[in-house]
Amino acid sequence: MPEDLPAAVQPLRSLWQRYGAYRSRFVGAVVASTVNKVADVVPELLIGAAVDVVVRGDQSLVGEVLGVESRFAQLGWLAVINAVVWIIESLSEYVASVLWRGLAQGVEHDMRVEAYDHVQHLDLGWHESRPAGSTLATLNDDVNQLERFLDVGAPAILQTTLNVLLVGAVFAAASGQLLLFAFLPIPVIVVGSLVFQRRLEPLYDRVRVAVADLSSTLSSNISGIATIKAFTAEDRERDRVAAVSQAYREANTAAIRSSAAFVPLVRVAILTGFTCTLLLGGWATLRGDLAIGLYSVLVFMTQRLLWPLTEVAEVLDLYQRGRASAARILGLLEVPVTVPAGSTALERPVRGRVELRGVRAGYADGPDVLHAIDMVVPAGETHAIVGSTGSGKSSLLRLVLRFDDPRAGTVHFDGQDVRDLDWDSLRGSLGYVAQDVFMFAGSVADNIAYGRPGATREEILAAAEGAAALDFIEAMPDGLDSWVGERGVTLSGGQRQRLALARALLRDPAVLVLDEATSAVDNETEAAIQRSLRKATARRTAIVVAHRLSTVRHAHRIWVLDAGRVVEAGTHDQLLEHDGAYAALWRVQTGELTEQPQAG
Ligand SMILES: Nc1ncnc2c1ncn2[C@@H]1O[C@H](COP(=O)(O)OP(=O)(O)OP(=O)(O)O)[C@@H](O)[C@H]1O
Repeated sequence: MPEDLPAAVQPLRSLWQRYGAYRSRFVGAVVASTVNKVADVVPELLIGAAVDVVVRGDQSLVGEVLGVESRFAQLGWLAVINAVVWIIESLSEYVASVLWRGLAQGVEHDMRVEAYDHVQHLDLGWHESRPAGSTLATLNDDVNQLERFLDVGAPAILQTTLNVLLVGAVFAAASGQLLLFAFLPIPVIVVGSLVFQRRLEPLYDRVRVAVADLSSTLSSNISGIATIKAFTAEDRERDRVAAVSQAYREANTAAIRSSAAFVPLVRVAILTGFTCTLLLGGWATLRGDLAIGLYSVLVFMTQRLLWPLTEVAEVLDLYQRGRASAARILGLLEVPVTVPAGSTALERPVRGRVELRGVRAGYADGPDVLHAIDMVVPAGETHAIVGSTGSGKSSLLRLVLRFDDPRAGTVHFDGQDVRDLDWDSLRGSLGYVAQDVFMFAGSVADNIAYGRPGATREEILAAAEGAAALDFIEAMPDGLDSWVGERGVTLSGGQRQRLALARALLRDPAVLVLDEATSAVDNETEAAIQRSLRKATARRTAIVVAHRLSTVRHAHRIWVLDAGRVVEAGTHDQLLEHDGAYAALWRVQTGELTEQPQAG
């Protein structure tokens, strides 16, 4: 089927084009393997030559070529040649394996880093639309699989091909009829391989889907271990993992069963070829049409030619998996970056004016979650965004950070459309604290300095103080050098938030973007943070999402969102006077409007 050809050929061809730097190493590896294979075949010829010496004496081929009469001397020469060939064979094998392995490791490394780098530039929406386990499976398993193919599969394909060619040449020189019989099995094996390859392809696709499923389930369960324990869901989760693992096992078993069925077929073909050489060659020798030495060479050669073909199934397996893996990695590399950086650099110093004009936004194919948003945050002012849960506050912040682009309208930063700005100008000017803050495994200092790796200890301490984090950091056993576990598990929610705030402040950004940055701290700590923040935001813009209205009552302007629309905007006093949604919310939070007395 010609239309199948490009898909079958493309991934490896693309690899060849993409990794041009490795071509000379590839050629070197092919040359070393070729030398090795030739040297590998020579001892068999030497066996024939030795038999020839013993049988024909001074008329032997060796005697004639070397001009040596004594059989003892002739055998001595053969031994010397054998030793030299052995040295060449050993050396070339060493060089070939070093080159193939180096090539495989090099491509593996480059590909993994390139794929990872591409993935981290893909927009958040892409990451949110697929399970992290599936991306991980490509970055890990597929890259490893490709390495195995380059390390083991590719040299095996080359060696089998060389084998066929070299042995074919010896047979062709000896007898056309024997060539025909010994090679008879090869087309059967090749056609069989192609048929099997077709059958295996969908089976390997199933294996892949199953393995991605398995790693997604495992990684999501390990992340959610506390929830599993809290809900005593261990047994249920074990069964779920067992089911996914079973699906993987079944997919693998189906693939292995098919590929293993290939070996008996190859064996029958080999038996036919070997029997033909043994019988027909023997009869020809008895009739005197074939030299005894040559007959013994051919019998050995048939073995050498045909037995490696039993591994064709395994090599095919590697090839098939390697090709599929290459296709997936290349597919990942081809996913377009839908939120690409612009090229305009902001004029310095950055002022920090943010403006949204007629913005409409939503996620993937879902409905709009923000409608006709017009909002101006002048440089240096603190603006708050409030509203009920799900009203679109975080979505709005995502647009300012340009995690997503709006469906309509524009977001401007210092008068420039954010789509035109380079990342350094835009995100480099923003200090962001997300709703669910993320800590990396490392020290407290590393985590605070994440956005400014070169910061001094004094600067880190100052930022920690600004986030009211100094007290608890100093109370930790190693202070700034205390270890923060993966995802910050060794810290309380409020501590994590304060470190995240310190991290944002250390960047000294023109605009602070805080998404419920103090929701997890107690009132007293919050008051301390507010005092620090008031200092920190005196000379910069701040956009603050908050549920606790007391934290934003001093904002220059408060925007009230409801179902993705701005329904009110003004200062705290103006909004209270207006007596709308904000005033109602305020009354609830300050206890002025308690429908029922609190129990207990
Ligand atoms: N990554 C996402 N993919 C799809 N839909 C999303 C995504 N994030 C948010 N939404 C949807 O967008 C709407 C607004 O969500 P958003 O997180 O902006 O609200 P919010 O006002 O910040 O809520 P909260 O106060 O609970 O944090 C919701 O309906 C939500 O389901």
